[in-house]
Formats: sequence, structure tokens, C-alpha cells
Amino acid sequence: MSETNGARPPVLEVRDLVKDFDGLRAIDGCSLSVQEGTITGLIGPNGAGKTTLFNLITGYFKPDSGRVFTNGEDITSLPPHAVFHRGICRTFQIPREHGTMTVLENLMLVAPNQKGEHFWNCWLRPNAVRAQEREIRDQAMEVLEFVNLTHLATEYAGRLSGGQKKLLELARTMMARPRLVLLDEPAAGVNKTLMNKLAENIEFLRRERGVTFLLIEHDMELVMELCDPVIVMSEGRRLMEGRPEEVRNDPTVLEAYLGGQYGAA
Ligand SMILES: Nc1ncnc2c1ncn2[C@@H]1O[C@H](COP(=O)(O)OP(=O)(O)OP(=O)(O)O)[C@@H](O)[C@H]1O
Repeated sequence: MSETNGARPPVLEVRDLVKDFDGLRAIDGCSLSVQEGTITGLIGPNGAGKTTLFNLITGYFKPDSGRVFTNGEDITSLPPHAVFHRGICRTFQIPREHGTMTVLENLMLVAPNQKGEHFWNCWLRPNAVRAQEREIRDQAMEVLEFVNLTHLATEYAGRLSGGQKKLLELARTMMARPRLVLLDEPAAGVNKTLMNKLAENIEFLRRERGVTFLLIEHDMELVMELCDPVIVMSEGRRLMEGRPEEVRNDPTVLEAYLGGQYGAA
């Protein structure tokens, strides 16, 4: 268990993580934590290690050293499905929808503990399986309404626009009733109207459902509007953390961006 000094442990804590790729140190002793009920921003220049950190937290990569905790439980190197079962969901920079399934089916697939997954239930308890399927469908329709995609329920997910796919990703995480959602560049490729909708939804889920968010984003307008605190990563570790306005005005942050490939995000 993580040390907590009597206080409630953070929903996510990363301690001294290191990850090398063929001699390149992508994550270099990174430590940070995310407090429950926040929308925490994770920013930093290209190549700072943000996506790699997400992959380490969610079990897609194994760290060379260091630990990851959720609510004090050590989840270092657990496989992705085990991390998911601890209430941690993520989205990807490039949405990973099932293109040949409908939008509704994409959502229904995510619901946890489906009775129909077990052969014996289908055979011995068909009514229970059907009742649960109806329940999951209703939940999926509710989620679709929330993200304004009801009119696309029967559309193949592969035919959605880039922005709609981002909303579908958020909808998929909602189906899993997560405690912590890691969003990788939710606004990238999304038009202003959909981006506002996305921001509204994220804030609603935090406020009304108690979901915590850790959000990688290059769109500083969105970060400033939505995130508090903001963590800045540079060269594989945490450079600083603060209120959005503190981060924006910090000279070391500016320097990290100017030293990076593309200047300030
Ligand atoms: N699978 C991999 N194999 C080899 N190198 C990798 C791999 N994944 C990431 N890297 C390298 O690790 C470093 C950190 O990359 P990462 O994608 O985590 O940065 P980032 O902060 O998410 O960047 P961006 O904002 O551009 O998405 C980069 O130098 C990248 O080239």
C-alpha cells in the first residue's frame, strides 16, 4: 500500500517511474498525483512523455522502475483489463472505435459484468440475460443522449466524423462507470461546437458523478477553462504543478516549450 500519513490516498499516484525505449529515456523518474474530484491537466511539449505515462498507468507498457497506485493500491504492471476493472478508463489520441459495429453496439460492448458473456447463463438463465441486455441498451441510449449522438445510434462507428468519434470515446468510458478517466488529447481534430460540448460533459461528470479526470491537451484554451490543477511535464518528468494561471505565467514552463520542437502549445 502507498503511504498516506492518515490522509485519503490520491486516486492516482505515480512514483519515480522510469521507462526507456532502446536507450532513449522517455520517462525519467516521474512522480505526480491526481486528487479525487479534480480535472487535472497534463501538458508539456511534444515528446515530453505524456502518452507514455498514460500507457504505463493503464498497463499498456511496463515501467523499468517505479510504482503506480490507485487509492493506495499498487497497480504497477497490471494488464490493461485489470486496471480497467479498478475503475480507470482511458481514451486514445486516435480513437479506437469498432468501425464495423454500430455506435450503440460500441457502447453496449463496454458494460461490465455482462451475464451473456457466460455460456451457462445464456443456456440456463436466458430471461436474466435478456433483461440485463435491455438494461444495458437503456443505459447506452441514455449515454448517447448525453453526448448528443442519439441520431447516430444505428450508424456504423467507422462512418462518424473525427469529432463524433471523440464523443463516442467519452461515451464508451461513461458506460464503464469509471472513477478515473485518462483523456489523451480529447480536443484534437474536434470543431469548436463539439469541443464545447465535450468540455461541458467532462465538467458535468466531475460535478454530478464524482468522476476524476487526467487530461492531456495541447489546446491551452480548453486547459485554462477546464483544468485545475495543471501539471507540466518536460523531458519525462514533472516540471511543475499549479493553478492554470500560475502555470501559464511560469518562466520555466515557457522555457520548456521554447526548448521543445514547436514552441508554446
Ligand atoms: N513505443 C515507443 N517506442 C519507441 N519510442 C517511443 C515509443 N513511445 C514513445 N516513444 C518516445 O518516447 C518519448 C515520449 O513520447 P510521448 O509520445 O510519450 O510524448 P508526448 O508528451 O505524449 O508527446 P506528444 O505531445 O507529441 O503526443 C518520445 O521521444 C517518443 O519518440
